[in-house]
Amino acid sequence: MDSEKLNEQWARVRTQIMSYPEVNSAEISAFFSRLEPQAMSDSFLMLTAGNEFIKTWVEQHYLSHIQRALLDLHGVPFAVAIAVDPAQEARATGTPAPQAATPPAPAPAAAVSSPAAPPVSSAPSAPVAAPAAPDFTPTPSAPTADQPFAAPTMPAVPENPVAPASATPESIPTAAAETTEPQPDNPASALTFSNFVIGESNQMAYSLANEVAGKPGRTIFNPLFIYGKSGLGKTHLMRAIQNYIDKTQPHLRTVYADSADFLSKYMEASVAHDREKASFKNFKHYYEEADVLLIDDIQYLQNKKQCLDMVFQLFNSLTAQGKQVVLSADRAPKNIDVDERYSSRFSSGGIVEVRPPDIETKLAIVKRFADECSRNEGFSQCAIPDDIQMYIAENSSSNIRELLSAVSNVFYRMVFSGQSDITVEGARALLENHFSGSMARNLSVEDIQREVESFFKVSHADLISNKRSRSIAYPRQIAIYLCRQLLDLPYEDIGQKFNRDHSTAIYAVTNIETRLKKEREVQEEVETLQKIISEL
Ligand SMILES: Nc1ncnc2c1ncn2[C@@H]1O[C@H](COP(=O)(O)OP(=O)(O)OP(=O)(O)O)[C@@H](O)[C@H]1O
Repeated sequence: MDSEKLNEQWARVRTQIMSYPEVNSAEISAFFSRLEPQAMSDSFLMLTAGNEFIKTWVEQHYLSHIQRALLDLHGVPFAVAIAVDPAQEARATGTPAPQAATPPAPAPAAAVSSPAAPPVSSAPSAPVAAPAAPDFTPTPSAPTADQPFAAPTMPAVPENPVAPASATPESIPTAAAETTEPQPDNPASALTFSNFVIGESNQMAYSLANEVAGKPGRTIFNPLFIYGKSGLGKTHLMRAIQNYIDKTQPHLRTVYADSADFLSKYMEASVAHDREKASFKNFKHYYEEADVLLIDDIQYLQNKKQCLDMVFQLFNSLTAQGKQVVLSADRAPKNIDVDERYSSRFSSGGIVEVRPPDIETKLAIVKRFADECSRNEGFSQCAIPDDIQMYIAENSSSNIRELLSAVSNVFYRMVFSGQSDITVEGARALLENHFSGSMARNLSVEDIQREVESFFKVSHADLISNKRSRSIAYPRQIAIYLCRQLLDLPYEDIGQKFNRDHSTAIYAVTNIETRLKKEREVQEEVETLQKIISEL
């Protein structure tokens, strides 16, 4: 079959897959554009992917759809093979094919998936460290969010910053091609794609972040909205996007802002406005001049109407100019308590969830971090034994911060006590009060409701009733808040357990979050209940 015919056939397959209601068209656009058809016969289709990650991902998520589409179109079952061809990536990006830094291309020893037999090596489920590749010379990064008024030191922005002559879409290396070279004075520079461990739970987020970093402002993922619970790696991915762009496209100005920091700078500028008229203008100007604006933890700005209006203005103005915006939050846009106009605009590009990691991913992160500790601290003889690594992975909650600090605790105990032969029992004793996740393992909504009812002396019937008196509504909101914090449950499910819809559950959580910041009594009650529940 000649290549024109082959491409035509492949386009038909893609269109057919798009017609299936369960598929995600954004995923198909992102991943299938990185596949090339190589050969096709009456019952066989051979594809190549530019790298192992794309191959694995497609095998894992869409191989059966490709087979189904072929069957629907041709009426016979097809065998489908995907091989890795790094030259393809090089052609697409205009870079030389990777040499030393990427593993040599496995000769097309592709996993052939026939309809009768499942793929031989299809989709290893083990988490993978992100592929690494050519070295980049670190370049000075754009001003930091700590110094938003340092406008005079801004790097010059070319006339057409999004598609400069020197960095056409074709000439930009993919974000997968990267090494870690943290700058010592900037810990955020250590958060890169190459030290992000990819597993089932974050694969999609990694991939979209990667896509955006390679072609900022020039994908359908604008804005890119990354959401997920605390400590799952959202900031890591945002910083990875920024670091990657700073290194590969230094003429683009990237600005990262944590929402809390953004709010405090906004307030400072508002206060200073009376004295110095330019303060507000300078504040806005700093963000307006970004080619890539990344705002982290946007849920923090709910109920901060004026500041949120400012974000929205920036958002509109930047995206209208084809500049990239990346947002993150601990919940999906529809669950953020903001004007619907805002949440629907935030949802207008790519939305991707980072889910809690499975045990394999946790173990891979533990291993990577344990190795880093030994290497970076110069204690190469101090290796955390495998059984302790597994103990940590099994017992930590989904929050990766908890997992990393458990590794640090064990590591420094080994270093300072000279005990390089620490046992699992020793680690267990050391980490006795460390893991919050252990409390959530066997916990149910009913447990939380029961403890809240007994604490506030409210009956179960009242807790789940429509009654709105303060003595009942407040305990109900606390119970909903605790369910969200302690169990990985969607708002919808929590709402149902209280005879409420998901928006009431969101409102309850938001309200308690706001009160927790200001009211000591609420903090004490929540802390006491958390302690009671942790001892169940
Ligand atoms: N997949 C991963 N691979 C390696 N490290 C990770 C991964 N995910 C998270 N981490 C590390 O876990 C820590 C917490 O991650 P991060 O700050 O990105 O979480 P977050 O989702 O932004 O949390 P929050 O919502 O509380 O801000 C960081 O040190 C980060 O580098």
